[in-house]
Amino acid sequence: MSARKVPVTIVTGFLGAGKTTLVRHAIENAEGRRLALIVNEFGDVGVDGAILRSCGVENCPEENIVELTNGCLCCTVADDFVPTLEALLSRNPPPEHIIVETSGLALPKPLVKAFEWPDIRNRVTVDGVVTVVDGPAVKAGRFADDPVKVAAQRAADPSVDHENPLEEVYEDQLLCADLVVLNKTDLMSPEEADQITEEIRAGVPRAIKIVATREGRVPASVLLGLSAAAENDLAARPSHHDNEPDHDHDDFETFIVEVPALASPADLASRAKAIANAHDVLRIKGFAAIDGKPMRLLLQGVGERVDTRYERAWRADEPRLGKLVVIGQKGLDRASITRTLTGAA
Ligand SMILES: Nc1nc2c(ncn2[C@@H]2O[C@H](COP(=O)(O)OP(=O)(O)OP(=O)(O)O)[C@@H](O)[C@H]2O)c(=O)[nH]1
Repeated sequence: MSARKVPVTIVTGFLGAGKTTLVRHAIENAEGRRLALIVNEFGDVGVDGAILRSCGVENCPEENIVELTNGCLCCTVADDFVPTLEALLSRNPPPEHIIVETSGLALPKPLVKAFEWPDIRNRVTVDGVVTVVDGPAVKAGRFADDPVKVAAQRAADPSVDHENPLEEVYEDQLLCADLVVLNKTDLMSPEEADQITEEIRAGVPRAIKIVATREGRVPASVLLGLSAAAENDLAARPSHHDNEPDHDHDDFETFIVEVPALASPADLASRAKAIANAHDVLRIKGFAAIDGKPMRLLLQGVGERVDTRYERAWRADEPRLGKLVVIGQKGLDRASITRTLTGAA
């Protein structure tokens, strides 16, 4: 008789929607489940891994948290994801539940498809795809075309391709979901949250659960145990890329800026805000050193919203050099962004 399959929850959602915040809440409130995490993000700065490891929860020890930084999971399934999953399953004792946090640009469907692979399909099942939605970003129209701009572009050049890459990623993530978490309700009115909920419901062609919350506060009993077996249900999860054998992320780019010690957290935050105002940057995050401070500063920027907080002391063997990941649509002025962040003339 085959052993019970280990359930895997895939947490997806656009850049900065609150995936890591939700996963952290889940491991801190896992009600005794032995968990493992696979965390995928851009660049080897390791922000998400650091936030999750610092939970120090007994049921999710550091060795059960694996970071994959070598590209988007949906493109590196065979090379990185499946071997990592197999390694976690061979732990003694094996995890009771695995959570996979994708990068913000990942398309969930190719990842769910990986669970059809013969090597793993008898041992794991996709318990559910959880899509975290950045409510204020939806409210601000970040994923929708600006009709005036599109009309102007069409008038100037009728052959222009109007596919909106942000909208495509956002929709693909919603169309694959078993549970949608409408996050950041503190930055929306209840009426706005209701309206976005209705829009999401209208855009997804099957019944899914939608919960509105802040800081990813979804009870483990809701998040884990959806029993969706999503890998058997791929046809019900349409994608913009269904007719393409391969997809790429050519519409986006990401790079890392090394930042020398700065004068104050406010100095760094104002540089990051200046970049958000002047460039089409979707996400900036990473660590920085502040003159005379023994602690490492964490910077989180989502659009124009920038937060900083001290995270932990620099280790003795660590160079006190800041590293920030910058992500945006293709065409970023890297030189100008780097100058603003580093303070170089
Ligand atoms: N105001 C507010 N901020 C939030 C909420 N949830 C998360 N954040 C903040 O939003 C920022 C991004 O949160 P993350 O959890 O790192 O988002 P993510 O989806 O994991 O980001 P990526 O992995 O880079 O795509 C952080 O500064 C969080 O503290 C919320 O409900 N309200």
